[in-house]
Amino acid sequence: MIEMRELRKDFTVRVKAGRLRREKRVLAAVDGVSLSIGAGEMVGYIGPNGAGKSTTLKMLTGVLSPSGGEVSVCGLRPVPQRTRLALRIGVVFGQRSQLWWDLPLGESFRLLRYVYRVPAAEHEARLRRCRDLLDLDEFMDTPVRQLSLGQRMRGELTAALLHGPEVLFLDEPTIGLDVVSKQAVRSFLGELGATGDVTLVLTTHDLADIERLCERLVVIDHGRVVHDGTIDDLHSRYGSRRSLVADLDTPLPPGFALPGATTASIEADGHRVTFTLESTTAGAAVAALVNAAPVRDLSVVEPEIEDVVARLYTDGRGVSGVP
Ligand SMILES: Nc1ncnc2c1ncn2[C@@H]1O[C@H](COP(=O)(O)OP(=O)(O)OP(=O)(O)O)[C@@H](O)[C@H]1O
Repeated sequence: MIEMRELRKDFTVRVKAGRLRREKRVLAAVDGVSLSIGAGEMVGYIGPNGAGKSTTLKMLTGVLSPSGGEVSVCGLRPVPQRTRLALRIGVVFGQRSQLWWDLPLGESFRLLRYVYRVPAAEHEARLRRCRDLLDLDEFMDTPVRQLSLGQRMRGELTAALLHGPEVLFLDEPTIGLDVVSKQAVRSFLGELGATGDVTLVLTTHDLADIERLCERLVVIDHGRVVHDGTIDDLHSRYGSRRSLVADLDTPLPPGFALPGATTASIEADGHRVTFTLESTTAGAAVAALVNAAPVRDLSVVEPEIEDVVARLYTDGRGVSGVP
């Protein structure tokens, strides 16, 4: 569905070179990205600020011409075949709107039906589904400029889907939204993805979006892919460990060691101890601890994707084994 081979985008930028002088320099915003995304996949495309995510999305949607390499979406070349591509993809860029600012939301949807020449029955069925799933009914008559960010984003998602695209590109779909709107957008996208009818590619800084929605995670940094795999792959590649947190009636004796685990922290005057499970299972660690100490409460904590990704951003450049 989406193919990128050694895709590049260079920008010529002017940088300061001395007090008054500025010189031109070439910045590789996307520096040889090769990816293949199949129909129905849900892919999270993440990376630190300036990594090249939006630039990639702009090349995939025909907004920017690549400086090198190859790209195809739905079998089309995005820039030369942009008009044909527009009928097959949907795009939601968090910062930009495809709605008519002065028109009521419902009017924008009606206009889009004519722009994309969607048969009335298809339009009506898709709109009905979006209205129900995204709770649009109460603001269909509100001018777009008066919508809150969360309401507008739900409108943007609907607008991107009314022509029945095969691929949906989302750039920061939950940025700035409150918790309730975030949940609404995520569960809507989750349902959409579960149908398998739409391929989803989304960039986000909110890793909960990724955990909730994406089976596949592509991480880029400095324009290059540094990880491509599942979230589980990411944890195992970076040695993420589960933790065992124990609340104790009395502190552990000095020098206490739990086989296969290390002691990560001791708090509350020794009444709370956190172990990192290195080479043991949670079951074995719990059994050993309950045998050895007066345990009041226990919990096993899964590794946080935030921690792994932060490590990847700060020191993981190019070490993931991605060829
Ligand atoms: N039109 C442009 N002219 C010059 N440089 C640009 C242009 N667009 C992007 N860049 C640079 O290319 C690099 C990648 O930018 P891009 O917007 O793709 O990053 P991003 O991963 O989307 O970042 P963010 O998470 O901050 O949105 C950055 O260094 C940016 O400054």
